[in-house]
This record gives sequence, C-alpha cells and structure tokens, in this order.
Amino acid sequence: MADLTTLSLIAPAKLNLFLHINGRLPNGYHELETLFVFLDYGDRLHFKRTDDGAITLKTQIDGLPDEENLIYKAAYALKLATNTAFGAEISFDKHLPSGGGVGGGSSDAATTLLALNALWQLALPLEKLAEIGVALGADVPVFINGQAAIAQGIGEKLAPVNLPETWYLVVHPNVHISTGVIFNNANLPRNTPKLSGDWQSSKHRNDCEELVKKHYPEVEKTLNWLLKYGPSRMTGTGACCFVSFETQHAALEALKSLPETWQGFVARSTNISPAHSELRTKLN
Ligand SMILES: C[C@](O)(CO)[C@H](O)COP(=O)(O)OP(=O)(O)OC[C@H]1O[C@@H](n2ccc(N)nc2=O)[C@H](O)[C@@H]1O
Ligand SMILES: Nc1ncnc2c1ncn2[C@@H]1O[C@H](COP(=O)(O)OP(=O)(O)OP(=O)(O)O)[C@@H](O)[C@H]1O
Repeated sequence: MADLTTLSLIAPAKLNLFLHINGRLPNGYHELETLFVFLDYGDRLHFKRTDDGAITLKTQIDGLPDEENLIYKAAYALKLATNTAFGAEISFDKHLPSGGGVGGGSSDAATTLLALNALWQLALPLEKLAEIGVALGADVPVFINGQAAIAQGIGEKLAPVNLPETWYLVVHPNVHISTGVIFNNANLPRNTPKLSGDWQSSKHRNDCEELVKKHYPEVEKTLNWLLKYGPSRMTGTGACCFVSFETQHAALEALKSLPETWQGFVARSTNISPAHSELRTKLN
C-alpha cells in the first residue's frame, strides 16, 4: 500500500430518499428510518501529514471558529483516540450548502477520518471510525461505511441497499435550516410506524417536509416548481429539494430554467460513496 503524505478527497453529498420519524429517545434524539444514497458531487478536502502533531485548518468558514469546524473536530477526535504523533494541515473547497440537508458537515467529518486514518497509518477498521464519527453527528457513520443504506436508530444502524443509479437535480432555495430547530419543534410528527417487510413496497415520505414547508415558504415553492419534472422531495431537515431524471441531459435542461434566486446542481447517485472509490484508487 502506498505511503502517502498528501491526499485530496471528495466529501460527497447525500440525499435522504425518504425520512420517517418513529419516535423520540429519552436523550431527545429521534428514532428514524431513512434511505441514504450518495451523490458524485461534494466538497473537496486536501490533507498534508505533518510531524509536529498540530492540526491546522488552512481554510475558514465565515462565522465558524476552527475548533467548531467538523473537519477540525474529526481530526482532533481521531488524534485523541489513537495518540498519534502525526499532525495535519487541511484546506478545503466548500461546495455543499451549509444547513442544506445534504450532509455537508458530516461528510467533511467522515472524509477527514478516512483520509487521516490512511495518512497517519492507523489502519483502524471502519467500525471504529464510525464509532468516533457518530459522536460528531448522526449522519457521519453512513459516510464512513460508504454504502447506500437504510438507516435506523438515530441514523447509525445501517443495512446496505443497492439502488438503481440515476440523475438528480438538487435545488437549494437559499434558506439555512437548522437540523436541531426542526427536530425540537413540538409539531414535528414522530409516530410513523416502522417499516415492516419489504421497504420497497411501502409508502414513503419525508416526515419533516410539512413542518418545514410551513415555516419556510421558499421550500414549498421549490417543491412545487420541481413537480413539473416528477415527484419532488426534501432531503433531511431541508432546505434542499430534489427530483430524479433518467438522463443527465434532461436534468441539466431543467437546471437551466431554475429561478435566479435559487441555486442548484445536477449529480449522479451512487451506491458506493465517491470518497471510498477515490480512496481505493489513490491507495493502490
Ligand atoms: C436529518 C438527518 O440529516 C437525516 O439524515 C440527520 O438525522 C441529522 O444528522 P446530523 O446533522 O449529523 O445530526 P446531529 O449533528 O447529530 O444532530 C443535530 C441535532 O438534530 C437532532 N437529531 C439528530 C439526529 C436524530 N436522529 N435525532 C435528532 O433529534 C438533535 O436535536 C441534534 O442536536
Ligand atoms: N465543515 C463544515 N461544513 C459545514 N458546516 C459545518 C462544518 N463544520 C461545522 N459545521 C456546522 O454544521 C452546521 C450544519 O451544517 P451541514 O452542512 O452539515 O448541514 P446539513 O446539510 O443540514 O446537514 P444534515 O443533512 O446532516 O442535517 C452548519 O450550520 C455549521 O454551523
């Protein structure tokens, strides 16, 4: 295996193709059933191994102290868990909208754990990285595991699935939605029965959608605008909404007519996380 000292790796977006809330746990977190798929679109993180033990971010996010950046937190947590003498310099190109429901922060954290596990020559198994990751965010384990999955628990119990890979137009209606605020709203429905039998034959929805539409009219407008192309849905706790297309061309044509006040991107869904595919190529 290559002894790398530098590594550049994607932190891909995810979509929740459905999101059911089954109940609330004593610690306030919610029991979910959600279908995760990855997109071949995301942030790009650049890592350089150092010998001084320090973790340094070379890029900043406006208004977010470095110590609160999930990239820094993930690197620090891995260092703490392993006592490695190595350090890292990390820069990144942010493409995923923050508070967009596409898992940007969690994916950055997962990519950091995967990259530094390799650069710091730790050889930790994915289960251990997921254990470190879940303390940083409920969405981190699926990015560590790297396979499209049905998730249960708070999102960390994963059963791999194999979905037809397709094209998505993802639209961000330019509103930032806090996951914590939505989950803490008294009017959020929390009583969807657990899926029984074959999940593919059940009816699906995003249980956060109605509440988010009420509080963020731009999300409702986005879902309605997308309806002309097919059934539209929100991912996570919003704000991004998506619709699938059979061809890249059709998705790009729809993107061209997007109202100017919104942002969007076209991406292909993948069953294997692009971070894992890239890492495999670069390590061999
Ligand atoms: C909405 C989803 O993106 C769906 O994939 C995830 O459930 C959220 O994952 P995440 O952003 O990594 O979430 P975290 O950073 O762990 O939690 C943010 C906040 O969301 C709430 N939260 C999150 C996950 C969960 N299963 N139940 C919750 O109630 C908690 O109030 C928590 O304080
Ligand atoms: N590297 C990071 N990238 C983006 N946000 C970060 C990062 N580190 C910390 N954060 C914080 O996390 C918050 C949520 O960001 P994120 O982009 O993960 O939201 P999201 O896409 O709605 O996530 P999810 O779908 O997991 O709920 C941001 O508002 C920001 O304060």
